[in-house]
Amino acid sequence: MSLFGFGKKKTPEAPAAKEPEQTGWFGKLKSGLAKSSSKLTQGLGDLFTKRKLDDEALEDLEDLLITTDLGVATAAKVTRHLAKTRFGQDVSADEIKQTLAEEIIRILDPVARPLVIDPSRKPHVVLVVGVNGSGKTTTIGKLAKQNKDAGLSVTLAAGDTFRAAAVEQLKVWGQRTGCPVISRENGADAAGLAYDAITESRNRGDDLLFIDTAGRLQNKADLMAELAKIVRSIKKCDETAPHDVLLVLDATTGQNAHSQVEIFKDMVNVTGLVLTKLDGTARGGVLVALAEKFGLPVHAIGVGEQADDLRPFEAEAFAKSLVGMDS
Ligand SMILES: Nc1nc2c(ncn2[C@@H]2O[C@H](COP(=O)(O)OP(=O)(O)OP(=O)(O)O)[C@@H](O)[C@H]2O)c(=O)[nH]1
Repeated sequence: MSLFGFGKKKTPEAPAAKEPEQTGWFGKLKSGLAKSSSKLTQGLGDLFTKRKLDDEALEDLEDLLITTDLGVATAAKVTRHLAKTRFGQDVSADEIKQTLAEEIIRILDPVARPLVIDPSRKPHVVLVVGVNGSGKTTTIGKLAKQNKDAGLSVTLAAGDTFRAAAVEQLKVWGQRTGCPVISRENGADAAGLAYDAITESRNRGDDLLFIDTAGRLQNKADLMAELAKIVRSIKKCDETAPHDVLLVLDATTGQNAHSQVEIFKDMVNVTGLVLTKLDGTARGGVLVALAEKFGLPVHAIGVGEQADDLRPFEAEAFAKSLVGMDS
């Protein structure tokens, strides 16, 4: 099996008696998003069993879509489109799913952009921000593994100098992936660490450096000052860096993710998003609402804790999984 689990297709002769377990990334994505899609599928099934698309049905549909965190704008667009094309006709839940998936793909296509590492930068510096527990360290570990496996030399910097456990966790990923980890004693200056990390990484001729950060939102002013200081310090070493600033968001927080984007955008120049824990939530629709509202690139999504559970974000696969369609 390849690293990303592609290529495990079921043969045409496979017995159809039992629902075959879907394999590969699409299967994983689909089962990861099962909580989100089953909420929607069940709701659509309840609404559209032999029902004409009248005003009341459209209103019910719009309400249902809003409860799945897709966002008011998306909900309105889908219902408007259906009102224009199918008003007064019988519609099935599957037809609604199809329209919904098409609308979601239209919204997500422009933001689905993989993280591109520029090999001419030595190192390409990726600063990773987000509130505590959103999945920053795990995401760094997963991205480190994938890039290391692709042949790049990768270093990790433990910029959350306040939490010993966070540093330890990054070290575990370092051991697991064979990537050096740069860390300092508890409470050390994170900006100083970032500076040293770039210097060390550059001296080694690394391709890629990930810098983890603390995400204590309890004191926004302190966090803002710390992140600004880290960025200033990085720029002293390399004025073109950081080349990417990834904001990691925990999808289980639902609508709260909107305010996190706003807060972090005020603090640093966020260049892209990673949505984690889509496997643990019925609120996966929030990604669509975020895309519509902010238009920030979505680089990757996480549907589990293993290295392979983080993948480049693809609009079509996500949309179909979210609405519970087959590939
Ligand atoms: N189910 C699931 N769990 C995840 C995913 N991504 C991260 N986690 C888990 O979420 C928890 C928090 O992740 P961390 O990577 O420690 O988050 P962090 O933002 O670095 O948090 P701090 O270290 O507190 O700053 C860990 O138990 C991870 O294993 C995901 O995509 N799915």
